[in-house]
Amino acid sequence: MRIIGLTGGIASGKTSAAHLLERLGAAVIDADQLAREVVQPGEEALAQIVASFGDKIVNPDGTLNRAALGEIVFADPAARRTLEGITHPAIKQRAEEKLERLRAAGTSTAFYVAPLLFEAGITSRVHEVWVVYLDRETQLQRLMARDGLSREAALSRIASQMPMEEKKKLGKVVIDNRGSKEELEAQVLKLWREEIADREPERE
Ligand SMILES: CC(C)(COP(=O)(O)OP(=O)(O)OC[C@H]1O[C@@H](n2cnc3c(N)ncnc32)[C@H](O)[C@@H]1O)[C@@H](O)C(=O)NCCC(=O)NCCS
Ligand SMILES: Nc1ncnc2c1ncn2[C@@H]1O[C@H](COP(=O)(O)OP(=O)(O)OP(=O)(O)O)[C@@H](O)[C@H]1O
Repeated sequence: MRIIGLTGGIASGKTSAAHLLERLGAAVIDADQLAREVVQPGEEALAQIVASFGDKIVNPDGTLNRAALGEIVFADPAARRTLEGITHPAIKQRAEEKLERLRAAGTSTAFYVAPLLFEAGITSRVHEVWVVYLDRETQLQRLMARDGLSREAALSRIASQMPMEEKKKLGKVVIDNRGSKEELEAQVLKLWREEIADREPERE
């Protein structure tokens, strides 16, 4: 099974591109979604996070207070490494379970959508990397609009990741998401035809 890593910076448009690919019939595994699953109440990772960061990052209903934890980890690399040390192994395990199920189902191509594909050193798990790229200003605007973050909070999240200009150089394919959603859709459709559909092995 061919696994394509789909990455980019925060709010670059990975999820938007992944939804378009899913509509075209692609199998997609989203690391951010797995990251939410592994910190659900009752999960070992949540207990470890509470043990590391204290009750201030738990809501009264026992769920993770994502905003409180985000505030800590995006301002403090050491805290972020502690969190990733807890979440990344759990995310990796779930991703592998899902990939195994897709293999068993005879899937020929799967996308693994991960914001930290390069930062977490997991490019070895995929066969090729596609990068969703946009300029810093557009990235800031979209992130602030989507998450209701202040400019400084948005900048601290962006600063916690590898610069977009670097990621852009590392992608086999670069999806330029500086334009409209329609332009993104046209690029994804073209890539689907050229890189996936026309190369799909004949199903025996
Ligand atoms: C810090 C947390 C609680 C903030 O939650 P919040 O709901 O505000 O953001 P959300 O989870 O939707 O992530 C939004 C974006 O933040 C960025 N981001 C998330 N975690 C990290 C990280 N460790 N380092 C850099 N950027 C990150 C990604 O671009 C992600 O798409 C959450 O992001 C988290 O648990 N992160 C640790 C798990 C992780 O590393 N996820 C990335 C999977 S590859
Ligand atoms: N071409 C576009 N034009 C305008 N808005 C866009 C475009 N592409 C994505 N968006 C919007 O920008 C925001 C970020 O997009 P999206 O959530 O897909 O990014 P992401 O890379 O998945 O983010 P994250 O790293 O946080 O998971 C969303 O609100 C989305 O609707």
